[in-house]
Amino acid sequence: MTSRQNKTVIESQSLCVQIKGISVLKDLNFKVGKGEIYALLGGNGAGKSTTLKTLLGFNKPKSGLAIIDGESVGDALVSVRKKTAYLPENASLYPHLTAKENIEYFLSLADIKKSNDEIESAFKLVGLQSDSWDRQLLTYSKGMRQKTAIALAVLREAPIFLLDEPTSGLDPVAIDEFNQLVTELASAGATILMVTHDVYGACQVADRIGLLRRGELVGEFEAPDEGRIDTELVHAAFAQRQPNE
Ligand SMILES: Nc1ncnc2c1ncn2[C@@H]1O[C@H](COP(=O)(O)OP(=O)(O)OP(=O)(O)O)[C@@H](O)[C@H]1O
Repeated sequence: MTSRQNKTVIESQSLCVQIKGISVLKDLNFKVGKGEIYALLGGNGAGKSTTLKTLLGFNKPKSGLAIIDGESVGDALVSVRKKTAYLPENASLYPHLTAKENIEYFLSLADIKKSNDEIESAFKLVGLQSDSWDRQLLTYSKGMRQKTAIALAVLREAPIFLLDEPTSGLDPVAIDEFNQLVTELASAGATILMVTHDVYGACQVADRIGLLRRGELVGEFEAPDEGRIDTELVHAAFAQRQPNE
């Protein structure tokens, strides 16, 4: 299932990040290998979004390194962002444009040319029904907007996905479809880091889970070769909050 022996693509190396004088990430260390799905799990305010933003170069670490595909994010911002597809919690596409128009617009911004057939193939790959391709996104569900954003990432040939709470607000069918899609992307060699507070969802899809508490990694869990990470085990660790949390 996972490619544990594969090369490291995403690395948080002793990252310390301060925001307004407060330590939000404290010596955070984890690695994600090529083809792996890693879920960074934590409660509200644990530092999940801050971790993603730091890996994208929006936060400058006080110390430590954010490394993407062997390059320090701070030193290679343009190259890192080209390789990376970041999906915020609410996919940032234009509601008044159709799915196809959104894709064409964002590809043109990135100076990428794709044929209509290639765009339609990407829609099929992510499971977006053909009768919705020419509809404005304001008529889309969250799951459909997310599929459109993933189709864009596929067309950009971005091999690294950073996903912020990707399943929040999705119904169970859309969650299953999403899990299947990310599993297929990972099997095809994509590296996926998702942040979430959903223990069950993380256990369903992740090869490994890192448990984040107050900016520190307090545990890691790995799926067995032919199975899933034990939800109860992770839930018990997640629930061990500190008295003043
Ligand atoms: N711009 C900011 N100004 C002040 N504090 C901030 C800022 N950004 C983050 N923080 C603080 O840093 C901590 C971590 O925030 P972060 O958004 O990374 O957490 P999170 O794990 O993503 O939480 P949630 O699940 O609630 O989205 C929180 O205590 C938050 O209040």
